[in-house]
Amino acid sequence: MQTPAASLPLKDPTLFRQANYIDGKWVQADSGKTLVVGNPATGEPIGAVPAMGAAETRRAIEAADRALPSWRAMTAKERSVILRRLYELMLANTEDLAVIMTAEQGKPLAESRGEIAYAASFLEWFAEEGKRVYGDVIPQNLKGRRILVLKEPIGVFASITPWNFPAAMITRKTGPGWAAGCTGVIRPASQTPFSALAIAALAERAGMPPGVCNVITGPSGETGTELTSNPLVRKLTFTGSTEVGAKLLAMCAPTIKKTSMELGGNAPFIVFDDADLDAAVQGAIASKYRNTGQTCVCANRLLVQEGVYDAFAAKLKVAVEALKVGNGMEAGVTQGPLINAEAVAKVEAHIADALQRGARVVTGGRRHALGGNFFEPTLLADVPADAVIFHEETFGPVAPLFRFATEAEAIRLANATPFGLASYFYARDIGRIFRVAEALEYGIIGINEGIISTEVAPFGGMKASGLGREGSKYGIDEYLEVKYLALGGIGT
Ligand SMILES: NC(=O)C1=CN([C@@H]2O[C@H](COP(=O)(O)OP(=O)(O)OC[C@H]3O[C@@H](n4cnc5c(N)ncnc54)[C@H](OP(=O)(O)O)[C@@H]3O)[C@@H](O)[C@H]2O)C=CC1
Ligand SMILES: O=C(O)CCCC(=O)O
Repeated sequence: MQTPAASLPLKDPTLFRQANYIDGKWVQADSGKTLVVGNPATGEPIGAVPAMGAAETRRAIEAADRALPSWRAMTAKERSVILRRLYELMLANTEDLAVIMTAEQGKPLAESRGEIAYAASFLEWFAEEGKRVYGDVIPQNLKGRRILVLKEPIGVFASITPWNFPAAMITRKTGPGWAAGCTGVIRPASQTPFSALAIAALAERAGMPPGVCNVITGPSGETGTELTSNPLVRKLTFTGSTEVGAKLLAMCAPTIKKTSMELGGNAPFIVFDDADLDAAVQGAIASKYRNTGQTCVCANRLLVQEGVYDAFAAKLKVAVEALKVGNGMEAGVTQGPLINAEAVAKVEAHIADALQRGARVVTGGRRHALGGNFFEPTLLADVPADAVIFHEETFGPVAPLFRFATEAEAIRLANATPFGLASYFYARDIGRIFRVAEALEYGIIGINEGIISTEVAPFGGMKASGLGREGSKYGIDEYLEVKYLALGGIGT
């Protein structure tokens, strides 16, 4: 396929790569086969990427393994300089990276720009954290002995990421990995490979040595099997569905890889009687409709106390109706398309099920007049707790309201799910804030806050939402091994 970069308004068309990056070289699949990538807003193809198989994946892993000794031998400060350069290059190229992201993912340009800044922030953060990988000296347990603890890079990591955050999920994994002294193979989602390839092009410019950053694309079966079974890979880091995460965990078991799993959620968003309702509406819009509802931390169930239920529903209706649906490239659009037809069908099925069980549509509820993958921002009221939408992540622009009477009931409903990623509640009573925060079985709790994502705080879930934490001072531990030295013969 011809490079259609001319159809994307890029200042630097060389950021749009229809090739993979292995061992410092831009390459095609051995078979010459490619995967076409479409624009979810228009259905038009925007380009094609190599359909790599097991052999090329193995080559990428071996390149990472060869690059490992010299990368890990660099000082943290030397690695930090390169990460910092990549951070600056991402910011300097924000506009082009945002256009590429909106073309392949569909989110509004303003959100894409925000994601590029968010993605770059992980490189900046871990460029610094890499310098603070401290060891320990433990008081001796025997005379004449000393006990030291070293932290060392785990080795080659493999990263498998989803389509909903095509840049930030890459850097949230590679930032700490590279900073810790690891080298890696990045395998982005098939729907959104171009953002990852653009980051690789910038990593090359930033002076990343060959083999430290490798990006491969291709069918998940072949690439995934090699990444999870190759013994040279010591760490798998994944973001995506719980179903695939569980599969990958099992596939990593025979070679005992360390894993980080950032999986599905089913976030409750609780509004108590004492909440600031305007703030709660603002938070609900930010949390629920970010990326057209396609994030694992999006509010999935809005639990509203009976005293404020009608007032909250009325205010939220006004805010939902102010959202503007359209092609993310157009100014003023706040809601892009869903990623594909299956996503639209899932949203429709969740709404139909809720209505059939007695819920009512407050606003929206149908495919958008624009057609394709566009859906109306939707608000449902009086949804019963036996509805499918209560139990499954919708991953779409539907806010279902559930009514509750007491704090205990809210906590029980909120925790009645196998998932435990993000949760939110709005309240002002300080005693309630502590009681509820302590009772919620979630890795992330937004209290009077609808947006919780930041590079400085630990992101991750409990229960079926995954293993490990990303970002923050904790994120780098996922790429480190702890080594204990028992040093005898000291004398005293
Ligand atoms: N926690 C989160 O952030 C996310 C949660 N989800 C949830 O999952 C649902 C489905 O979304 P979907 O994109 O299909 O998520 P998946 O979990 O299927 O995909 C995530 C990543 O895993 C890859 N993958 C899929 N199957 C395998 C496999 N067998 N071996 C190796 N890699 C694999 C995908 O590749 P490929 O692109 O080639 O399929 C993609 O790169 C959503 O509706 C949502 O509920 C989805 C995305 C993110
Ligand atoms: O939805 C996801 O895949 C997680 C990323 C969301 C975020 O970092 O806010």
